[in-house]
Formats: sequence, structure tokens, C-alpha cells
Amino acid sequence: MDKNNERECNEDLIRERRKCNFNIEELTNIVDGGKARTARRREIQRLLINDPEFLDEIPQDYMSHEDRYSNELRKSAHLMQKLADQESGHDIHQDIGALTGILKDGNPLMVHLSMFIPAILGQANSEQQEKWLGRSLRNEIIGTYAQTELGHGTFVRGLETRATYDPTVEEFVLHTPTITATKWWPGGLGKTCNYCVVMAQLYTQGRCYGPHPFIVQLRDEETHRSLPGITLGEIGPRLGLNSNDNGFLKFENHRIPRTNMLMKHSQVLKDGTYVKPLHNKLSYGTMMLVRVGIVGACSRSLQYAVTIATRYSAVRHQSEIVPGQPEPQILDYQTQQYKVIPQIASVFALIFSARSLSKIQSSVTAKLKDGNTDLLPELHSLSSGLKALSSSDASWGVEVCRLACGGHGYLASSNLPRTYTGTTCAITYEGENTVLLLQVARYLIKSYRSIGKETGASSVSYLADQTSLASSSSSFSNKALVQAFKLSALSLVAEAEARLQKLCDMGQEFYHAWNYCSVLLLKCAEAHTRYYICEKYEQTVDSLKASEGVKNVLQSLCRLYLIYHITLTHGDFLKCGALTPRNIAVLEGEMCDLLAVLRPQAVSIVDAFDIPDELLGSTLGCWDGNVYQRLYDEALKSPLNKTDVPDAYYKYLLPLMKSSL
Ligand SMILES: CC/C=C\C/C=C\C/C=C\C/C=C\C/C=C\C/C=C\CCCCC(=O)SCCNC(=O)CCNC(=O)[C@H](O)C(C)(C)COP(=O)(O)OP(=O)(O)OC[C@H]1O[C@@H](n2cnc3c(N)ncnc32)[C@H](O)[C@@H]1OP(=O)(O)O
Ligand SMILES: Cc1cc2nc3c(=O)[nH]c(=O)nc-3n(C[C@H](O)[C@H](O)[C@H](O)COP(=O)(O)OP(=O)(O)OC[C@H]3O[C@@H](n4cnc5c(N)ncnc54)[C@H](O)[C@@H]3O)c2cc1C
Repeated sequence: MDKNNERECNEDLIRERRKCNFNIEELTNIVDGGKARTARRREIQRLLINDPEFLDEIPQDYMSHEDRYSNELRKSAHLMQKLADQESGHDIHQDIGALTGILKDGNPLMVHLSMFIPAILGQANSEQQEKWLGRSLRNEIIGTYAQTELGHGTFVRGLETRATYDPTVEEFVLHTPTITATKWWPGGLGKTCNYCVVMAQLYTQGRCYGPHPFIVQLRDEETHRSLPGITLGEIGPRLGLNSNDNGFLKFENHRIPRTNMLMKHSQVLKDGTYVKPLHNKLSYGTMMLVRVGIVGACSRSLQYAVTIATRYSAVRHQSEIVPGQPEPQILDYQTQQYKVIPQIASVFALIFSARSLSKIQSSVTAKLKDGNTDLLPELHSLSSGLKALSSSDASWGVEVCRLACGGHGYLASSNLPRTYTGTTCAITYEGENTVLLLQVARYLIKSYRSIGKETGASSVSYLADQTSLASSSSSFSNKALVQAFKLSALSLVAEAEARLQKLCDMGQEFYHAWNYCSVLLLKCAEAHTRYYICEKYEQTVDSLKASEGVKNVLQSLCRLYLIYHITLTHGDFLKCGALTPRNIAVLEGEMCDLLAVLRPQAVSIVDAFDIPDELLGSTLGCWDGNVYQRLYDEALKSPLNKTDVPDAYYKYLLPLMKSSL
């Protein structure tokens, strides 16, 4: 599609684009993280879009379960080959966003890339990396991350799979003692992988040392047949991601060499002596890494959904605002703006907090190399909180975008249903959100109780700022609003701690008191993480060196985001005195003004996300706005339309209709 050729474009969209009052390319660079990144992303996307191998012969929704898997594996393999062939080399971690949309419904190699390789990088010592990293990067072996079991996903300490060390032959014996110990869920495990990282309870010298990672060959490298002592299969259809082969795995006293335990952090020596790690949660490192990645992935899903909903809202006309006048664009309804525009604002919130989290992760990783684990708990808390809020915000945002598109949003060809199922899974995987938020709460209560002790953790230093509890502000600058978020979080933490303490003083055990307060604790964790997001948003926009137009748009979006979230949880702001009922009413009024200010820029802002039609894959969101023709053309692809009268008519309907004659 030639974006300069207005003649092919829907007139509403042409008008919308003419209203643009900022430099779109500049905003695109901010979204990508710099000009060079934009160029790199475009180069990769061009490479993919122009390659006919990525086309589906028929839409995936009409394929059988086997064909969906096979078709997606074909494209995934081609993608890996293509990226590996590039002369310039590649950094998948940086480029992973550029791949969004090319593989449509969960691809069988995703966990190889996003967890198996990172597990080798983060958990294997240098000799082990020498043995397996190169081979996995060259795709000579394909792996997954097998942790979850039928009986236990959340509670990693409760895993049942055993790895028992036998010093006589220097081997571990992997065993699945019960049905509930069956590994269940790992992506690509069913049919694709020939290796995997297994999390199993380590037993040596008669003691259990908890879950540790082991690399295990599952299938013969020549025949791809599963090895003796190993039972493998696929777990069946899911809500979404159905082109992946999420699998199950059982071990029957399967032996692996001692050196297959990933030994970067802890070791089992030849005689069976256990050498403990610097920090006993270092074996959870792969999960933490992926949680950081999920924040960025969620922002991309929301970019897709909101691009579709915004363009469609500009093209779609319905009902009337002024009686008797032509039907307006649905984007002119304030309620429609309230659905769509806060989701645009949310995209930037997620982008900026993902970047901030990544920076913290890099510095913690650098410190870890020097043996310093001091900031690991803070990173665990931040990555857990941001993974939870980004996945729930994005899932809700995608669903709102689907609802904003009315009936057509329910069609597979809008690409909103698949975007939703591909996002909501992140609420569950990599740590179920409630559970992760309770980890954040645990860290908050602990930090609150150790006020005065220097921990170096900056994200919770505000908990010591007791004076702010009494100081509600009368100013409404963005900074002042961020202060209100801080006050709300601090006051919730103080309330939860007091409630916990009171229950303990009344004789309850701490863990019962904890469970009894956990709804409030969840709120603390959400408020704390929201405060973090708001603070990063405000600081990033405030310090941004950008043209006036771009800065204005981002200031308005940031302000909208702050006010939107205040209004959603206004009770917490009132309860702690950060804001008065009158303040809330004023802010609600301002939110409507902001919607009106941003309304004319909405199409141009989503244009700045720069998602090519081929990747957006949506009849409703295409660049040219030619929505109705596309919907019609897609409908014609239904196999039911191959014949005027389907066979099923003769088999079932005709006999029914004639039965009473
Ligand atoms: C070429 C390629 C190269 C590179 C590619 C690089 C990167 C790719 C990166 C990203 C990919 C990008 C995007 C990803 C997008 C999509 C992802 C695709 C696929 C994902 C598929 C999903 C896979 C999975 O789901 S895997 C399974 C995940 N499972 C879980 O997450 C389980 C959740 N449960 C837990 O984590 C733990 O059980 C628990 C944390 C909840 C509790 O643990 P435990 O019981 O052991 O602890 P507690 O008793 O509660 O607490 C004790 C103390 O320990 C502290 N703690 C806990 N965890 C940690 C940690 N990780 N670090 C530090 N500290 C930790 C806790 O705070 C307690 O401390 P205290 O002081 O005692 O209070
Ligand atoms: C699409 C998809 C892909 C996946 N890929 C992989 C993979 O590649 N590898 C892998 O190992 N796993 C994978 N998983 C598994 C995933 O990591 C787990 O499903 C997830 O960690 C949640 O665990 P669970 O299913 O045991 O849920 P449960 O823990 O049983 O959760 C059920 C309910 O119990 C609640 N609950 C549990 N514990 C607590 C608690 N302590 N406090 C309060 N409430 C609690 C939860 O909040 C939830 O409401 C995948 C899952 C999905 C859906």
C-alpha cells in the first residue's frame, strides 16, 4: 500500500490524517526506541512481508488442528532460517517486536527462542554453554522449558518430578512418580522439541535441595522418535495459540549425565556434594527474564488492537448525534473516545515502563556477574508487578477495542479475537497474575517493616516518606497527580501492614493473617505498580527532547492516563485524602476535555505505531480504511461458500424438513 497515494484511501481517513499536528516519524522513533531501531524494524519487516513463504494458502481458521500446526511450523522454521541467513547477524531480544504478526497463533518455536535459549544463557556454566548454546542458536537442537506439571504450576516448590543423583555412575535419574507430576503445558513440547530444560526436585546424598534446571534430550536427533523412558504428547485445543503444540512429558527412571544439571549457580559434585548458589532463587532466573520481555510484548499487542479500533472508529458511521443529520463517525461519540483513546495512552505507559524495567534488569545482571545479589528481590518484585499489570491492562484493552468495533470486532478477520487470546494467556503463564502480585505485596510489607534500613532499592524508598501521608496537594500538575498515586499506594501498604499486625496481635499465625488480608494486599501491589508506571510515564515525557507537537501529544496522553486511572480507583485516593471529591469531579471533567483534544490526533498517533497491513492482518484496521470490501472478500473465503447448497443440507436438514410430510 502506497501511503502517499490518497486516492486509494477512505475519505474519512484522509480527513483524519490531514488534521495531524505533530511529526509522525518522530513519534514512531520514540515508540521504537530511536531512529536506528525504526530502520532495523522496518528492514526486518520488509524482509518478512515480501516473502511469499509467509502466506497462508487458506485462512488458518479453516485449517484442521494438524494443518494449523504444520503450517505454522513451516513458517517458523523459515523465519529462523531467514534470520540466521542475514549477513548482519541479529539480536532476537532487540528484534523480537519486529516479528509480531508474522506468525499468527502461537508458534511452535517461540519457547525455544524465548525460554530454552535464555535458560542456557542464564543457568548453564561456560562448558555447558559451549556444548549447547551454539547448537541451539543454530537450531540444530530445539528445546522448551518444562516446569509446570498437571498438579503444580504456580507453586514451583511443590513440583514432583525428581532428579535423584546416583554417584556410582555419575548420573541423575529423572522420574515422574505420579500422574500429577506429568509435565504439562510447555510450548513446542508435544511434537517439535528434541531437547528441553526440565525443572525437577534435586535429590542428592539423601536430601532434597528443591527445584533445579536440567537439560534433557527427549528425542533421537536422527529419527525424532522419543527416547526410551520418555513419554511425550500434545495436550489438545486451547482458547488460543492453537498452532503451537503445548505438550506433556513423563519420565520412567530416565538417566542423564551429571553434567546435564545446569550448573552456573549451584552444582552437584561427582561425589554428590551439593554446592549452593549465591542466592537460592537464582534458578528462577529464566522466569524473571521472560516476565520482563512480556511487558514489551503486551504493549505490542495493544498497539495492534488500538490501531484496528481507532482506524475503524474513524471509518464507521452509525446513528446520529444531531437529530436528522448524517450519521457521524463513531469516533465522534465521547463514549467511543473513552473506549479507544485511553488504550492509546496505555500503550506508551507500557513502552516506557518496559524500557525502565529493562535498564534495571541489565544493571542487576551486571551486578550479579560480580556476585552481588542485593537488588534481586527488587527486580523480582518489579518484574512480577509489571508483568501482571501489563498483561491485565493489555488484555482488557484489547477486549475494549474488540467491543469498540461492534459486531465486526467479533469476526476472526478483524484479528481482534486472536489478538485477545494471544494476550490474555500472559495473565496466566509465566506466573499467574494474582500470585505474582502477592509476591509484590510480600516485598512491600517487608520493605515497609524495614524502613530505616538501607537496602538500595529505589522503587520502595517512598514507603519511608511518612510525612506525605498528611499532605494532599492542591496543585494538579502531572507531577502532583503522580504524588497522589504515591500517597494512595503508601496508605494502602500502611493499612495492610496495620491490619496484618492487628490480626497477629490477636493471636493469628502470620500466614493465616496474610491470607485473611490478601484482597487488600493485592490492591497494595496494584497501587504500587501503577504508581511506578505513572512515575516513569511522567518522567519520560517530561525529560523527552522532542518537537513541540510530539511533546504536546505525549503530555496529553500521559495526563489522560493519570486521570483515567485515578477515576477508575478514585475510592483509594479519597480514602487516603490524596484527593477530595471536588478534585475528582474536576479531573473527570478534564478527562473529557483531553478526549476532545486527542480525538483529532488519534488516527495519526496509531499511524505512528507503523504496523504494516500484512502484519496487522485485519479487515477493520487496514491503512486505507477499505473495510467493507475487505469484510466481504474475506467472507467469500469460507469453505461453506464453495457450493450454494452444502452436503449437510441433504444429510440433515432435508430429512428434518420432510419428516412431518
Ligand atoms: C537468541 C535468543 C536470545 C535471547 C532471547 C532473549 C530473551 C527473550 C525474552 C523475552 C521474550 C519476550 C517476550 C516473551 C513473550 C512471550 C513469552 C512466550 C512464551 C512464554 C510461555 C510461558 C512459559 C511459562 O509459563 S514457564 C512457567 C512459569 N511458571 C511460573 O512463573 C511459576 C510462578 N511461581 C513462582 O515463580 C514461584 O513459585 C513463586 C515466586 C510464586 C514463589 O516461589 P517460592 O515458593 O519458592 O518462594 P516464596 O516462599 O514465596 O518466597 C521466598 C522468597 O523468595 C523470593 N523470590 C521468589 N522468586 C524470586 C526470584 N525470581 N528472584 C528473587 N527472589 C525471589 C521471594 O520474594 C521471597 O523473599 P523473602 O525475602 O523471603 O520475602
Ligand atoms: C498458553 C500457555 C503456555 C504455557 N507455556 C508454558 C511453558 O512453556 N512451560 C511451562 O512450564 N509452563 C507453561 N505454562 C503453564 C503456566 O506457567 C501455568 O499455567 C501458570 O504458571 C499458572 O499455574 P497453574 O496453571 O498451576 O494455576 P494455579 O496455580 O492452579 O491457579 C489457579 C488459581 O489459583 C490461584 N492461586 C494459586 N496459588 C495461589 C496463592 N498462593 N495465593 C492465591 N491464589 C493462588 C490463582 O490465582 C488462580 O486463580 C503455560 C500456560 C499457558 C496457559
